[in-house]
Amino acid sequence: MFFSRKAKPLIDRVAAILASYFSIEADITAQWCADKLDADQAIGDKKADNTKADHETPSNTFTINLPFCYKTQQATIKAYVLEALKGELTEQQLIVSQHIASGETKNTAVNNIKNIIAVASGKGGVGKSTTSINLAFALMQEGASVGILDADIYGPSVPIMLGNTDAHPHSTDNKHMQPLSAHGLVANSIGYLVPQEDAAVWRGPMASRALKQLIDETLWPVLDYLIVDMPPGTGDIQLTMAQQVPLTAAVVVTTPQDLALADAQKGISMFEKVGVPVLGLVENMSYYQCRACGTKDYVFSKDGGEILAERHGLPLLGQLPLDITVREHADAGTPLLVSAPESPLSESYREAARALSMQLALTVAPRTQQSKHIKGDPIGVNSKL
Ligand SMILES: Nc1ncnc2c1ncn2[C@@H]1O[C@H](COP(=O)(O)OP(=O)(O)OP(=O)(O)O)[C@@H](O)[C@H]1O
Repeated sequence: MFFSRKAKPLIDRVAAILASYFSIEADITAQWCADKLDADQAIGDKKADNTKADHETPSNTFTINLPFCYKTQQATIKAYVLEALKGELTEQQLIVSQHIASGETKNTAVNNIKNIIAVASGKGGVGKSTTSINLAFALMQEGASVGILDADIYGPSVPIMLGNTDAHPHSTDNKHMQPLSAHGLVANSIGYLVPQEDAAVWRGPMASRALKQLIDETLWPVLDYLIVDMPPGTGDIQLTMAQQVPLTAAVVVTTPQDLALADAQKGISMFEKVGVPVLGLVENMSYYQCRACGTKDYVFSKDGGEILAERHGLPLLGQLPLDITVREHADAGTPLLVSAPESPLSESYREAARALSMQLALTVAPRTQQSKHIKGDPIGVNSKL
């Protein structure tokens, strides 16, 4: 009965310590704390999701169960809490773990996929696909199971960035596809299925139907996050896709330039219109840092993403530099975060991924509806369109 008398106050104190660490409300952080001797009090909305972790926890321990992915920071969080508790818990007694819950969706959710996140941009060429793939790997490195769906029907670039352009998904029943896997990331793309020239001439309904098939007919493993690299723009096609896919949330990528920001604003409005919460903005190509002297040049203007985010009351999830290595890794099909995980650039993506994951956990309600796999028509994207 190690904690029996102190359990409540300890939970409250750890919650307050976490609140100060993350700079957020204490009453939310209280939900993340559980004392093994009082495991049923894993308080709040995430209770059901926490149950598994609680049962696996050894006795006489105190568990912090984060509802977002923060794996690379767990040791730091643990040290921070232990230090703040001034010896009240030993290192062995404090466990920091994470369990990502399924977020609510407007449309019936897809079985196996806890959260589908659209990465969109109002304007082409701002680095949406590059950001999507790097965020996907960053989320993985933060401990999440992640897939990527290349919905950029008119310019699928996921196969290039993963270095597997000649690969094709297999099917054993001619109805469902096994997604491809590259460096642990599961992926599917129209680029694996049809020659680009074919997809490039599809009209809106064909494109959105193809996307729906890719979601419904891919045998996704259990995923915490499926990142959907959307086609650029905010036209009818994007709107239909945003409505058809059971999206949990969206992220909008922009450069700091006025022109891109005006389009990013349209992107935010589009998701608002279809009731998909926007988690925040990612500003790409924020600056160029000279390798020789370290000077930062704001090639595409400065602070644009921050101003737009403020205007919409959204967080700026990340600011990524214009850097030749980002482009080189994308072109070579050697993902940056896999090839150079320790680089400051990779850390910038992980920082954005942590912010994204945390924002989703804090702002999107946990799923209450039963998820159902909606089986579409058999595969045959080409012949049917
Ligand atoms: N931060 C960056 N630093 C350097 N190059 C970048 C960066 N982000 C993207 N790029 C490069 O810019 C080009 C466009 O990027 P990407 O294809 O990701 O943009 P997109 O918004 O998805 O484009 P599209 O509108 O065609 O879908 C690519 O050559 C990519 O390698």
